[in-house]
Amino acid sequence: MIKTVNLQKVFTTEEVETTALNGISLEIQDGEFVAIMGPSGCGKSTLLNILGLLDNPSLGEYHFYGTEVAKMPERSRAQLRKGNIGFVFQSFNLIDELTVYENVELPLLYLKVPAADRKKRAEASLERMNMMHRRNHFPQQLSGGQQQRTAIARAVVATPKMILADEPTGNLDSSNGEQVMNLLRELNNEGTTIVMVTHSPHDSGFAHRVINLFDGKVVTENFHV
Ligand SMILES: Nc1ncnc2c1ncn2[C@@H]1O[C@H](COP(=O)(O)OP(=O)(O)OP(=O)(O)O)[C@@H](O)[C@H]1O
Repeated sequence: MIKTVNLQKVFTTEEVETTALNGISLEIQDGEFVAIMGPSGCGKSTLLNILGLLDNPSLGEYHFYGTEVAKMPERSRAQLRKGNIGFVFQSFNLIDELTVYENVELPLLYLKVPAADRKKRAEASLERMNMMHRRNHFPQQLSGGQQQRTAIARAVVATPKMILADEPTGNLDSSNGEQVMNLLRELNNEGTTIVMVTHSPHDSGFAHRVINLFDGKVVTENFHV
């Protein structure tokens, strides 16, 4: 389970101070599929970055599977991210210089998984995302849908507890978008917790719960039954 208490995030630049998160308290249970929605600038990506241990809050608590991480230094957060969290982004964020296979293998290299095991797991993940036939291609040689399927293969290769997705269908046509959403649903059915930022009411329909943000605050939470 992850839990935040009164999370705040203030960005300070030379001219302005922006309160991106203004007291967010929420709990996400293991195995939940949660969508985060709200207008542009309301703090969705900022919240996802903090939940994903990519950034620290300015104030408040964040309990990540029993560990208080709000003030944890980057080095320790990176350690905790590895193997626990998989990321899927709107712009795919694959490494252009690496092949499809190498992109997917990367999290296992960071985890120091032995070579034979790496190969087995990376291939299984690619197989599952129907990307084995493109394993030696580079990201720029792939369609958007194929890039996102590769990114999902990379996100799940280390069997993380949680997948964080920031507008995962934002750059895809509707048929590729549907495929990505079905893959996320399938992973969730197998027990992976999913937290997804989206503008799409269609995509949020895949979630069990929708958290609506406005001006850095939770305004409503709707449960789908
Ligand atoms: N690194 C930063 N430095 C300064 N201000 C920032 C930074 N990151 C975000 N902000 C500000 O914090 C607020 C929330 O931004 P955030 O990206 O979380 O919104 P969002 O809801 O994800 O928006 P969108 O739907 O447009 O992606 C915005 O006003 C933004 O300008």
